[in-house]
Amino acid sequence: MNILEVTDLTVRFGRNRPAVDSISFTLGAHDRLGIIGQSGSGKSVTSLAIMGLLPEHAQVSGSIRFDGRELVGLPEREYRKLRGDAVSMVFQEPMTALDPTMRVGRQLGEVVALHHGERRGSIRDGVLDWLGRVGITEPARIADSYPHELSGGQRQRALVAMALANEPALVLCDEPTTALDVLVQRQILRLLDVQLRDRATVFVSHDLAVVREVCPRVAVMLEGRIVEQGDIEQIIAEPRHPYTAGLIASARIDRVPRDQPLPSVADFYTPAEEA
Ligand SMILES: Nc1ncnc2c1ncn2[C@@H]1O[C@H](COP(=O)(O)OP(=O)(O)OP(=O)(O)O)[C@@H](O)[C@H]1O
Repeated sequence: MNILEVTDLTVRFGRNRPAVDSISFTLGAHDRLGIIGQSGSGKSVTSLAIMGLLPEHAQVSGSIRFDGRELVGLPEREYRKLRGDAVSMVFQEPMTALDPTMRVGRQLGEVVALHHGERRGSIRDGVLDWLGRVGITEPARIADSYPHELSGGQRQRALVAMALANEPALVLCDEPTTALDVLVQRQILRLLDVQLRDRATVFVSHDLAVVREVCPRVAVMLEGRIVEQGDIEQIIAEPRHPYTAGLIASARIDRVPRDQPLPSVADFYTPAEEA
């Protein structure tokens, strides 16, 4: 069964060309879909539309059905409940997504408290547990730190923990590794690959090689439209749209062996490598 069905979704800002132009895709409960495209192609607007986080002046038409429920036109109060519970998002820039004035543990604690209430022992235990699950090697120290005291990789791990602590059925990742250097990027990709295993995920990136590491399926966006979508290996082998062919050529992805093994979980869990 599909957990997400997006049908003819169109988003306009004023009288300009639509930022998202009649796109459709579906996602099964344990599926991952990558969305790739160049800057301005409508990837972020698509994920913000699903999250109900578009500015008020955005005009949205079409349908976004999540778990059988229509989200287009859903009142903000209902959306807020959904975001605290069933749907969450990992943003590109953890420094802006985290509150700089609040210790990491307190921010994560708010999500843990919201989801588990009083039933699950102390909130602190939940916070430390989640920090450990995302590969933070000194959970207590990190919990007591402010975001600016963490490295970029640690901040992104904390953000992943915050996105997952409510056990969402659907996670939207918008360029979750773009701001990180290459080594840390790979560690965070491994982490997401493991942590998102039992969830539905939309993974937005401008980087086809990154999407290929975590998504079996991809949709290619150009100027607000999806120009092709399907099995990522098939699209890489036989792109139908010239834009996709260009993306593949520039990523040189055709030169990477198909079954190149991903680094193991140990890669992101080794204390010496924690970023
Ligand atoms: N709040 C807004 N008001 C007006 N136009 C907007 C707004 N947000 C996005 N747009 C426009 O919508 C289009 C798609 O933007 P979007 O951010 O989805 O692109 P993107 O593919 O995610 O690009 P990037 O990779 O740079 O984030 C762009 O032309 C952008 O200028």
